[in-house]
Amino acid sequence: MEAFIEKAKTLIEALPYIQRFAGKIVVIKYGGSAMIDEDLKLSVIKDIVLMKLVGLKPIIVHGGGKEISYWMDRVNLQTQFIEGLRVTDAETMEIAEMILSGKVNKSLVQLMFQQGMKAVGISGKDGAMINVEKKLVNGKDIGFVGNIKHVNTEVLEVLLNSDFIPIIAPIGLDEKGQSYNVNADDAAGAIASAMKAEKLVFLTDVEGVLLDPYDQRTLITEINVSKAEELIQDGIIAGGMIPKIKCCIDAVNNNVGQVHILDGRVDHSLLLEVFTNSGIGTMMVK
Ligand SMILES: Nc1ncnc2c1ncn2[C@@H]1O[C@H](COP(=O)(O)OP(=O)(O)O)[C@@H](O)[C@H]1O
Ligand SMILES: CC(=O)N[C@@H](CCC(=O)OP(=O)(O)O)C(=O)O
Repeated sequence: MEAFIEKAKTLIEALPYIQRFAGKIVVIKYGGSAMIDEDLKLSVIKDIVLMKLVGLKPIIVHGGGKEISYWMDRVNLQTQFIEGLRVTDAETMEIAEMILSGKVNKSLVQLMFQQGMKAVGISGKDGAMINVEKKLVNGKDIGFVGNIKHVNTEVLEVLLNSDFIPIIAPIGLDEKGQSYNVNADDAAGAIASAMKAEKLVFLTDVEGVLLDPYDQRTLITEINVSKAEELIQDGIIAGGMIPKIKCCIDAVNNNVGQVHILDGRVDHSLLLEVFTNSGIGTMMVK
């Protein structure tokens, strides 16, 4: 009986959030660093299934950086990152596409299928969704790394209107049809803005933005654009957190209702964020 009362309380607490987000688009960026094992992946997928069942329109944009590095290592290729972006020569591009559009993307589609959900796994190449140009980092060419110029939302609209959950791998095309490796945070931010998403949630392997990356007690629960830029300048926000924060800034400046960074290693962090007032992780505000 107590367990039943607890469940009822949870449902009553969730109801206003369910009503508020019904029919709204929520973009979930599922980072490779939060895909630690199959149990955790299944737990994230179940949360997204629940969101869909209560009437939200989830879109998943996934990463898989760690998996790419693992396979690079297996074929004796060197991995190099500059400002959180992978230096991508032709061979690296080939591996990145195989891992992202193949292995990672289809494993998520498969988990959705096992939960009885209709998901379609595509990359930014499909339907000419993610159009890019070469990205330069401080004027430096780092290979086939794409800077998103435009997101063509047509294919996403078709999928959402037919009740599918889109699962997107971050690969784009330039105007000549060359493939580019796109940082998954950039892809999620650009897709959320283009789709005018109500919410953009980054699932990663830290609690949120930390003032001291080695001390989990220094979580910043709310951060504005100027503070975030200051922390990047000071080197407190570093590595893979840099593209994530830059995307959060672009998203809050471009139509996205709410932007959050959450710990994807914690069971049900997504549900806690979307359907309760627990306020976990870091929220980005203008
Ligand atoms: N100030 C900071 N707060 C939290 N994490 C930070 C910070 N600065 C750097 N990081 C790093 O950013 C990482 C998250 O980025 P990344 O590894 O690219 O994750 P994902 O695969 O989810 O995109 C964290 O694991 C952490 O090591
Ligand atoms: C250009 C660039 O860096 N692309 C990323 C794409 C995958 C990604 O972003 O994965 P996570 O979200 O797991 O980090 C990469 O090659 O690692």
